[in-house]
Amino acid sequence: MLIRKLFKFENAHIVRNCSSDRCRRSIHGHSYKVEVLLEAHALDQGQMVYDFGLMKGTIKDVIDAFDHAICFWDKDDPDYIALCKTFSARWISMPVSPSAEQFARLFFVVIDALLKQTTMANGEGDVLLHSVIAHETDTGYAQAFRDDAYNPRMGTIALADIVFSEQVQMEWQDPAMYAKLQAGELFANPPVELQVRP
Ligand SMILES: Nc1nc2c(c(=O)[nH]1)N=C([C@H](O)[C@H](O)COP(=O)(O)OP(=O)(O)OP(=O)(O)O)CN2
Repeated sequence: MLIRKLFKFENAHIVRNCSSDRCRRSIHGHSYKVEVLLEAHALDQGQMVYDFGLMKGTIKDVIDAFDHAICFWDKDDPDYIALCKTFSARWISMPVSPSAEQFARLFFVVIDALLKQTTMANGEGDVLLHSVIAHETDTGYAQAFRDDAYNPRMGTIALADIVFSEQVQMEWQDPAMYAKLQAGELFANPPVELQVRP
């Protein structure tokens, strides 16, 4: 079974080398919608694949990091990168260009790591990230599956190569969240007290 949670953020970028002229050499923004799809073949004690509320912790924080932020490819012109950092408190440096395709892949890699490092507390079974859909506009989206996220032919995305500005990190529920993720620390879901025994 699949479940889906929708997130939204507003973001500015340039996508270098693409065919659309407006896109490749002018800073522009999009109202992104990101769909996170989880898959499981058993249900938790609440008879859910994974409580939607649990997705409003670290997963939401990582996606919300991109809200009101500028993203740039770390291979872009150093002058442009320096200006982004100087004039925007909220920025994210990415190891890949910020196309819809790469947003979907990048979110897959980060959310996959978050889920793997989350200690389940309500009998969740085999919850796995199925795919991530990044809608750039109302009419265009990219969907990344596991094979895409870790496909080196599409560019390697390592956690350590995604850099969030200090302001972005400060606004997280836990400002040390990304450092903990990279260090392999576990994130504990809150314990659940059963009211009804099956
Ligand atoms: N495969 C992709 N194609 C394009 C991407 C992308 O990320 N992946 N990105 C862009 C631009 O960022 C552009 O702003 C969005 O393109 P487009 O859909 O053409 O935008 P419109 O606002 O013109 O959309 P309409 O709904 O068709 O009016 C370009 N391509």
